[in-house]
Amino acid sequence: MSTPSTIPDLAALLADDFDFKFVGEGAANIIFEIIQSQEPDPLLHDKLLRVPKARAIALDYLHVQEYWESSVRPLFQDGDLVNQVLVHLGACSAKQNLIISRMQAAVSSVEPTRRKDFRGSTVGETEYAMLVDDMRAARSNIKGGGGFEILLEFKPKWLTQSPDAPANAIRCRNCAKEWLRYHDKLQKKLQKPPKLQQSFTPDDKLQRRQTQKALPLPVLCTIDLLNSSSCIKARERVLSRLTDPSPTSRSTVALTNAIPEGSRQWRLLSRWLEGNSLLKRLELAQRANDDPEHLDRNGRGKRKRGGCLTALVGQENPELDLAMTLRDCTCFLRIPGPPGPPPLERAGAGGPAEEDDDDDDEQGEAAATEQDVEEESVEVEAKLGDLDKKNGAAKLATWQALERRLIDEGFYTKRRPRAEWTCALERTDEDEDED
Ligand SMILES: O=P(O)(O)O[C@@H]1[C@@H](OP(=O)(O)O)[C@H](OP(=O)(O)O)[C@H](O)[C@H](OP(=O)(O)O)[C@H]1OP(=O)(O)O
Ligand SMILES: Nc1ncnc2c1ncn2[C@@H]1O[C@H](COP(=O)(O)OP(=O)(O)OP(=O)(O)O)[C@@H](O)[C@H]1O
Repeated sequence: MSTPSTIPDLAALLADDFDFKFVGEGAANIIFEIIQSQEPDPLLHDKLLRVPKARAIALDYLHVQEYWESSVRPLFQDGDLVNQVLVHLGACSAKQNLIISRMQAAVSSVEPTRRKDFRGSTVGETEYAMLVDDMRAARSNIKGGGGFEILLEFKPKWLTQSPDAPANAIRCRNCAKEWLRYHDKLQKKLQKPPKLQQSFTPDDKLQRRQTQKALPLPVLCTIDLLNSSSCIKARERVLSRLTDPSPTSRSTVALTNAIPEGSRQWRLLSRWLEGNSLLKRLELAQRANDDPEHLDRNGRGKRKRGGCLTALVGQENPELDLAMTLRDCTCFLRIPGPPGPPPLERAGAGGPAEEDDDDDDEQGEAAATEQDVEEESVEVEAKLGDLDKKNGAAKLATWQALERRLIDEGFYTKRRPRAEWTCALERTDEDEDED
């Protein structure tokens, strides 16, 4: 367990010519690559630096790390999680001040490209930062055959239904939330006050239709995700969603490169969806914490319905906080590239080459048959990250208000004419082909 006295000092690990490159951000944290001209200290090797944003609601990193080590890590197997260790930032020495100002400069340099609702947010005044395994796609991957990896990230949220959902729900918690988000966006675009009761019979149907078409529908049904191991149709739906590179306004699914249907990387992903046990472990952990008293260690037992709506504001709700923590994580998948030397080296270009435009790649693809994939020991590398303790005391009222809206405004239960997607719960057995 990290104690403040054993936590290394980042300033001492960095060479004098250090700098930072912005890698990504979420609502609560910013992630940087550490740039140095010389060989990094072994502690920094293949690591990214994660720092909290200035945001009152987040818990401090010492607390977050202690929780991750004591409550989250024991639920998983070795290799399941993106490893994280704390480093000391402090704010006393000139070098420590330089660290903060260079991070901030790296953020400012990408300001116009940041997600709209994240613009203006800054690095927090924090004593600690985190070193996390760098999950970005490697330029080439020797173990996987030398080709370009693809990084795919998605949030495996709510793998089982919310305990607060109505018994007649036709949507899982994830699809219900996505529909609410879609509904709110549509209302905003139409510049009308949100009135769900009227939203299916609008006065101006044409305007509504056009606006609907313009909105992206990036729905990953997480029940389908879990069913991907046993149901081909569910797997196909998930594959089509995960491999769609079309830009979305949110980061629920992100892909470094397109994955063409039937390509070797597509087949590797399909094989991972079918055979992985990571999502099952995550689902069990999410579910067990909905009602720990009534479930045994394998998640079996009588289930009492008790989600955030039965939790009391002002009281400790440790199981709910853990369940919510386990629902808001990111799954990183590193998918090995096609066999052979990286296309860049053959083309002599300076940036990642598009697989589709490369004749050699097409030949490589043709040579890599389904059987090749089966026989190779090439594996998708999958890890869960961003398992930060939720500040339940500060968030419970928001969770409850959201759950109430989902229930009261019919997002779980109301049928949608001409629905652009259907949730796994809405489909009948006849719709599906079990393996
Ligand atoms: O409320 P949700 O289900 O939309 O989840 C929030 C996430 O939205 P998402 O649906 O993943 O785009 C949201 O993600 P984004 O900001 O949308 O990237 C946060 O992760 C938020 O957690 P926190 O406020 O940082 O502790 C998440 O809030 P929690 O509900 O996990 O507290
Ligand atoms: N270990 C990693 N390797 C590669 N990229 C990463 C890593 N960790 C984070 N990122 C990138 O940075 C983004 C934001 O990171 P992270 O999920 O930790 O932020 P957050 O504020 O906790 O997010 P949220 O809004 O979901 O709470 C990720 O979506 C991902 O693109």
